[in-house]
Amino acid sequence: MRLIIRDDPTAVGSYIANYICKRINDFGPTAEKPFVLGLPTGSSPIPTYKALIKLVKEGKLSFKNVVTFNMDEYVGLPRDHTESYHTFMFREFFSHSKSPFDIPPSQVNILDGNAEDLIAECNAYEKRIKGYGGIELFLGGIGEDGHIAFNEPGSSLASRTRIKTLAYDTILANARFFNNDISAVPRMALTVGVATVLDSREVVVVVTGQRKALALSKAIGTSQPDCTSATKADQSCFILTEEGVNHLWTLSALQLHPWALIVVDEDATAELHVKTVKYFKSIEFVQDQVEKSQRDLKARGKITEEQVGSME
Ligand SMILES: N[C@@H]1[C@@H](O)[C@H](O)[C@@H](COP(=O)(O)O)O[C@@H]1O
Repeated sequence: MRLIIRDDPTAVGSYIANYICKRINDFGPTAEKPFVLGLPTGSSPIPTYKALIKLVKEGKLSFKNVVTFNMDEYVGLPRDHTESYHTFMFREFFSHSKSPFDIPPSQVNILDGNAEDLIAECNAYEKRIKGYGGIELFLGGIGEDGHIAFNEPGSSLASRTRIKTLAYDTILANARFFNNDISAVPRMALTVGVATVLDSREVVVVVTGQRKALALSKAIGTSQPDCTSATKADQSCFILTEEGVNHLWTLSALQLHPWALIVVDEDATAELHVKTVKYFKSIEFVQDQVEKSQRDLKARGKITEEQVGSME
């Protein structure tokens, strides 16, 4: 798992948008082989959506051959309600990427929280994802209790798309979108499962703000004192320890994924030890050096484009 730290939510959004843009363009999607992208709602991904819209408008990115699957949707909230995730996605994203880079609505998949048979709706969603050959990149957000999509604490790490009762903390947290009227927040949602997310070839998660700091530390872990060893006596006396994978912090399941990236702002790192933050920053520093040297080698004709990819 990699952790990328940026100064603020805008810089996080810009990093993720450029990352997704590169992935889609490198993939070279066609009508026959579209890029399948998982998407979240919430306030955290809004800067990413803004940055993606900008890239589309600048002609650097097209969603013409991208198929999207959203993470979740409330149960029983009318589709055209201002706070339904359908409305959110079109308001914050899909309606902005106008023609000629428009995403055809037939390529947008969002769970129907008003379906007559909710279980059948969830099963069909999983089937549709499989029908496209799986999700290439799942962009996710998290709740303050560390839930990914609506996989509340205690969710099975083997869970798939299903109906989920919301935790009271989530209802409280989301009341801000319903004029702070707790009674107006739906009690249930349809959500992709933890295993649905883990099945994706790549997972990128956005975590911003101090209120997510504890959840981030539970998923990533912190550095711990370890002065027991004599050989370490003159060193910093700290080792990096990840907290284990734990269904009470479902984001931590990303530790099981071979290609996971969490992009956070400085505020979200508040519960991490300085050493942990420095460690992840040093990894990014080394990675930047590797990429720079690859670009130099390529510019000097020493390696080919394919070799650059294979060295990533
Ligand atoms: N089900 C959604 C999650 O998918 C989202 O990640 C979370 C975070 O919202 P925000 O980014 O507004 O904190 O909100 C809801 O709980």
